[in-house]
Amino acid sequence: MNLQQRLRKYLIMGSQNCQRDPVVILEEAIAGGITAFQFREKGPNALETEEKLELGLKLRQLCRKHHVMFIVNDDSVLVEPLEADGIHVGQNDVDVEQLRSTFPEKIIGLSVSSEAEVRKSAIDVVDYLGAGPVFGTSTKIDAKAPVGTEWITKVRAMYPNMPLVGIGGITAQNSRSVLEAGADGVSVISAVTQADDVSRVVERL
Ligand SMILES: Cc1ncc(COP(=O)(O)OP(=O)(O)O)c(N)n1
Ligand SMILES: Cc1nc(C(=O)O)sc1CCOP(=O)(O)O
Ligand SMILES: [Mg+2]
Repeated sequence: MNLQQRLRKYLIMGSQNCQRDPVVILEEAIAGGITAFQFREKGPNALETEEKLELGLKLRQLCRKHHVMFIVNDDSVLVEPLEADGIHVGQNDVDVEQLRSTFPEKIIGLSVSSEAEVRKSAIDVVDYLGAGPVFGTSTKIDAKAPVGTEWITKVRAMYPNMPLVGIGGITAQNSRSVLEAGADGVSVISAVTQADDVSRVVERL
């Protein structure tokens, strides 16, 4: 599987997104067919330090067992202990050129929400882009205004061969429009973590 294929169904999650055991939710999502997972333990009620590492290790182990790509959000210190396949950062996180020199072999993902952000980013050192928020989201407190599927189409036109995922407010009902706009995959938090039937929602994405 190449990176485009591995990004097709990308679950992002931390314990703060779950009303049930995150390990069980990840198991169900893997059964439904996720191809990538991002450990994003962040925001109100998120675990810290040892507890964060402990949960990360459990989720990492599950991903390894099922050959699901495992990415860490923001926290470069966790990349080695969790033996992550890579790291995802945004515009206000660690600089991607610095990350590339620290992790020459890891997958690096970068968020882009506007042309200005694209212009100031070292796109050539990253492996994939996360574009959004495509739709309105209440999961990320500091999310920017929705950019619509038009932004996916624009990024695809700028970078025809760059692996690209949409993020923000994506559900089983609207995921097709994100893919049709040019994304290789969809990244989803609440539509999966809050679902009554997690594996069924993942199947439908
Ligand atoms: C796949 C993907 N795309 C975008 C983001 C958002 O990253 P960022 O802007 O750094 O915001 P936080 O997730 O750190 O709050 C992402 N995590 N994953
Ligand atoms: C983590 C994150 N990043 C975003 C961005 O636009 O960069 S939107 C977002 C939250 C996505 O959660 P949900 O699938 O529940 O809307
Ligand atoms: Mg970030």
